[in-house]
Amino acid sequence: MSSLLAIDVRGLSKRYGGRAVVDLVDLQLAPGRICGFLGPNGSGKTTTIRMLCGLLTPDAGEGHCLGLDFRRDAVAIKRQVGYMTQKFGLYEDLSIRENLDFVARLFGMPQRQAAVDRALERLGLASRQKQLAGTLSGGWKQRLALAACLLHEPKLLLLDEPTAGVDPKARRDFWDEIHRLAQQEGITVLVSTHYMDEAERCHELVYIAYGRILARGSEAEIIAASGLHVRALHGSVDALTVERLKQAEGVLSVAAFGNALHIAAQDEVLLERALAALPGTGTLHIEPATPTLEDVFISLIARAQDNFASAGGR
Ligand SMILES: Nc1ncnc2c1ncn2[C@@H]1O[C@H](COP(=O)(O)OP(=O)(O)OP(=O)(O)O)[C@@H](O)[C@H]1O
Repeated sequence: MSSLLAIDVRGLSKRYGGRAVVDLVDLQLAPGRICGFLGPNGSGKTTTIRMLCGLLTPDAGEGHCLGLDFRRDAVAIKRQVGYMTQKFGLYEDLSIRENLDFVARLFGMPQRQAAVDRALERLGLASRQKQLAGTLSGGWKQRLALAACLLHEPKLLLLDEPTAGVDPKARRDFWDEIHRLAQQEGITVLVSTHYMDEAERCHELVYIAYGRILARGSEAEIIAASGLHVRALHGSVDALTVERLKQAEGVLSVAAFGNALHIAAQDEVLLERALAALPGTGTLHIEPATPTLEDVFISLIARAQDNFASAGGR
């Protein structure tokens, strides 16, 4: 039976050289939603995305993408998916319009000119259509890459680190565009990113490490479910003390946030014990802090590393 969800897959798995790089991943995403896909380098995000859009054959898994069986109907799914990689290929010596026209030709699109016009209009590129792609800034190149992804009017966008290396203003504009596409056109978006400010702009998040999903939900849900206790420490702390704190029993992460250090732990008693053992506590100001997404993700990966090491890898 097909699903009302845009993405509804279970047990997605892929192994390379005997190593599970995507391990029994379940993903569900409703139409028109924006889901941030986060995780450390090499955690399996790209592999998952490539399996979803039919570019890579999974070893296991079943389910639906856009109501189609994601294994059996991979070709039909590809026609309705826009996939944008971090290293999008543009022809630098072709203009914006020529680049889009080239992509439209490549896909044998009917009414090519109208499709290119619409893509130019949709992403505010019409006034620059004659400009050579090679002369565009990173932000405009990325906008052009997104326009190319949208040429065939996809219902689902799979964006793999689309804003890597792009300045904050251009990233913000890009995200405004993503929200417009989701809100006004009902396009569903799965987007991988390493930026926490981008994670905060998603409707929901999935956090993956070692090929396994460790957390999912809205930002607030993930923070609440983490059960993490965080203290903000203000004052002068030397590098050796920071190192000792990191090694203290129960402490999952120690990270600088502006002028404060955030120390996170699952067990509040162990956290207090580690802080009480600090030298010169009289000169330090320590107060409870609300965990940030970054606190939660760093702590999740610390715990996953311990589990992975004790299981001897996979
Ligand atoms: N074709 C391949 N052959 C062997 N190993 C691979 C192949 N493709 C990916 N891997 C490995 O699978 C793991 C997951 O890679 P993947 O690119 O999916 O991670 P990622 O989460 O997208 O990482 P990043 O954030 O760095 O882009 C990595 O250890 C990678 O080296």
